[in-house]
Amino acid sequence: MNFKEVLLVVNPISGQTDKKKIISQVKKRLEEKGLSFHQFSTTGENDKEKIYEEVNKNGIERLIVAGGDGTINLVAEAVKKTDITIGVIAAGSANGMAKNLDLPELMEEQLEVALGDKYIDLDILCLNEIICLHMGDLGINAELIKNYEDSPIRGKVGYLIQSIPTLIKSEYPFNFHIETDESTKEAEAVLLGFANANKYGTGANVNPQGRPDDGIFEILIFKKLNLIEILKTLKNETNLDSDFVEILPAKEARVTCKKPVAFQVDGEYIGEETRIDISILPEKLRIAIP
Ligand SMILES: Nc1ncnc2c1ncn2[C@@H]1O[C@H](COP(=O)(O)OP(=O)(O)OP(=O)(O)O)[C@@H](O)[C@H]1O
Repeated sequence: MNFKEVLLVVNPISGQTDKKKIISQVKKRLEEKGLSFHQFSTTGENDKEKIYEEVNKNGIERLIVAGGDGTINLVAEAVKKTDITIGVIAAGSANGMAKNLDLPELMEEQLEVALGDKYIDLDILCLNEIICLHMGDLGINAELIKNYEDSPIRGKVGYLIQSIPTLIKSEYPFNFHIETDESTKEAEAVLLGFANANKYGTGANVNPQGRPDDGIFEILIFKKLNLIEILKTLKNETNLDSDFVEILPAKEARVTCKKPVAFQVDGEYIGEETRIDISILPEKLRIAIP
């Protein structure tokens, strides 16, 4: 093990897991391994700057983040210019990043991965200046996330309850103009995805060929709502019908639409947009994997 100073960043309000238990278990495990324990709880205000300060003040060499995708993105912003390895303890409501890293289910096992030697250097997508680590999109999924965020019911049930009103209210399909470093295209879609990784937080594998560390992202043009194909993504099948989804790999792109369309990044609703500029940052994020 080539590190000693470990910082645990905890989001006290994410998901429904018991954060006190996570803190005490991480502390105990670090003591057993003779590692130094530092802890920071996010407040929802200036967390990025505060995490950056903690890292520098304590000479942090490994960072464990216990929270949802929003908390992982905060940490990524704070340490993206360093080579500190980040380990993830899935403690959000959707945990899309944990799904993409194929982390084990048990917290104790996630902790061993977080303290282990295996890692990838993850690409960092930038969508209109916002960091995206696994999946952003325009269209019906972002509308669903907005409706979910506005409703009081959390977790998977909350998403399920919002799916019907979202489908009824949505004005899909949407028309997009897509320009990549390779091609230009007009597309009609229910959902236009920007994928750094394979899966949504539901586990749906919508981008089976994508790799999160290859310097390329994929634009996913979902042409229609096809239940059978959606079920295939949920079962991790890789032979998706090209009438359902068309995939454009790119290193840089710009998407425009005449009418504003709902936009989300890594599960967080951003707003309605008519233009998205997509690039890959020169920095990578070192992240522990099983
Ligand atoms: N102490 C706090 N009080 C209120 N909000 C907080 C606090 N700490 C962090 N936040 C906010 O929590 C959000 C991030 O939550 P996160 O995405 O990690 O959890 P989640 O929404 O439960 O999970 P997921 O994204 O996996 O569905 C950010 O918007 C951040 O500003």
